[in-house]
Amino acid sequence: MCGIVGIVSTEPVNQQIYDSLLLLQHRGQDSTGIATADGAQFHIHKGRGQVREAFRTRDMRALLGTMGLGHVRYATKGDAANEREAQPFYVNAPYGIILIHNGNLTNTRELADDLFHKDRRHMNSASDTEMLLNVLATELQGEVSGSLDLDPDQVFNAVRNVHERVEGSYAAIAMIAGHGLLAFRDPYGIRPLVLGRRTAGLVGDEWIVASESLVLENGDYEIVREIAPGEAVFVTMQGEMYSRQCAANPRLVPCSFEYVYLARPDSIMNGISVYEARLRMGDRLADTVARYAPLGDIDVVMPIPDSSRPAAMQVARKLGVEYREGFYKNRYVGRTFIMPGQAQRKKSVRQKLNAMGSEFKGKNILIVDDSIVRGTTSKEIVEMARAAGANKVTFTSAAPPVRFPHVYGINMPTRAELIAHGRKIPEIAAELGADHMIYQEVEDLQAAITEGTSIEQLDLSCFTGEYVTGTVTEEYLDWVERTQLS
Ligand SMILES: O=P(O)(O)OC[C@H]1O[C@H](OP(=O)(O)OP(=O)(O)O)[C@H](O)[C@@H]1O
Ligand SMILES: NC(=O)CC[C@H](N)C(=O)O
Ligand SMILES: [Mg+2]
Repeated sequence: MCGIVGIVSTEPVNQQIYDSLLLLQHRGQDSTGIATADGAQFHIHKGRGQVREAFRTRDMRALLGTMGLGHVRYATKGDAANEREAQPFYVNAPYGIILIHNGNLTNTRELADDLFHKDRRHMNSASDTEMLLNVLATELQGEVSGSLDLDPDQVFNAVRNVHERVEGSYAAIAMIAGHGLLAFRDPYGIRPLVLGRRTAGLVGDEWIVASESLVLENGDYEIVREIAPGEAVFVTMQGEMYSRQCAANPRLVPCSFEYVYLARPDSIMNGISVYEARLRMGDRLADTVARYAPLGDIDVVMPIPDSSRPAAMQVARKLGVEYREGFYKNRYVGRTFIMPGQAQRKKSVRQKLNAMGSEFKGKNILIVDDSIVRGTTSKEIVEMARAAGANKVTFTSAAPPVRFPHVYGINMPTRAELIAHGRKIPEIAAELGADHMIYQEVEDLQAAITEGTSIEQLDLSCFTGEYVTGTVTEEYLDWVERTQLS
């Protein structure tokens, strides 16, 4: 997923970008970077780890200028630990472009070939973002050759061509040196991007684009709208905003996993409150639990902090069972699912969560998590609950079984690592050591997210195996399994 933000202001933007990245930290912990534009001069600083680790005061001081962008990375392509793949990426022609990206491209084999053989461009990393930037640069070069001026229409034509060449998911923000800030979203709007404005007295408007609305709210920006699927927005350095639909057949198919786990609950995404969607997931899960005959008595409902809390609260309320917090969370350990490497994830679950004996002894516990992916968390949790003296442990998930790879910006690329792949639900329960196992139904998840909106389709590929972009074939998934991150 990754978190992205871009700002065109009338004042220095370094601190605002930094603060925005802190608010987006839950979207990526591998590395981070900020770039600013001081006139036509770019300044960049990137570093490994979280925002607080990567920027020192002197790095911040060097980030001069009134236009800028920032990124927190959760790697889906290339190497999470490789600083060369930290974003933003830079190319020096045309004009000088710096780009950040949330998403994952699915035709990188073809792109690598075309960029090398046709466009004569050199990729210096395994990052798909470097490819996206180079496709944009090539297309912009084609539009502007012969003139030094840059017209927003030329930028939009270049984005239209990017849509033709690139497949997969991308919400991207780019700065074009001396000209302005460009933001665009793939034709299905799989990954989020929201536009905001703040009126800066007599000096004009300030503009912001970010992955999540909470960043706008926090900076006192008015939410203008979501950038539409396939749309591009260009804001000049003087604060004039232009926009155009650049895709031939745009259609909103947002990623359901944002609502399940990725996004912060206080964000509103595609007009849907993430928190309320999670409450509705809890409501519907409670109905499924109530239908499950062999369950018997439940003494307490318990969340696995943090992300499952809203759903667990609703499950308890609807079932009329007491809600208790039996797991204490160490706030100094980050999100475990988005850490690179299984060994680190496993170790961190133990460091992060601890069971409080008094809440478990002799009780029948219904545990709610937002999702079960590799089973790293749930396996440890069941063990902890048993060790703390629980009688029966029922494990429930507010999302359906994750049985297929997610290829649009969440790192779950191989089928073998998914605990639900090729297993029936009782087999998963046995694998986790739980007495019972209950999952949300796919239709219920879809309804919980889209209720009250006009959204007709969601990307539910990791639950259904149906991919909205054409290039995701069996052959592609096999290739991803052989070559990607674990
Ligand atoms: O089955 P798994 O592979 O373990 O993945 C699923 C778990 O990972 C996430 O928690 P995480 O600790 O990342 O973040 P949270 O604190 O927001 O719940 C998610 O909320 C589940 O608990
Ligand atoms: N999660 C993301 O959005 C990742 C962006 C990009 N694919 C990378 O690996 O850096
Ligand atoms: Mg969790």
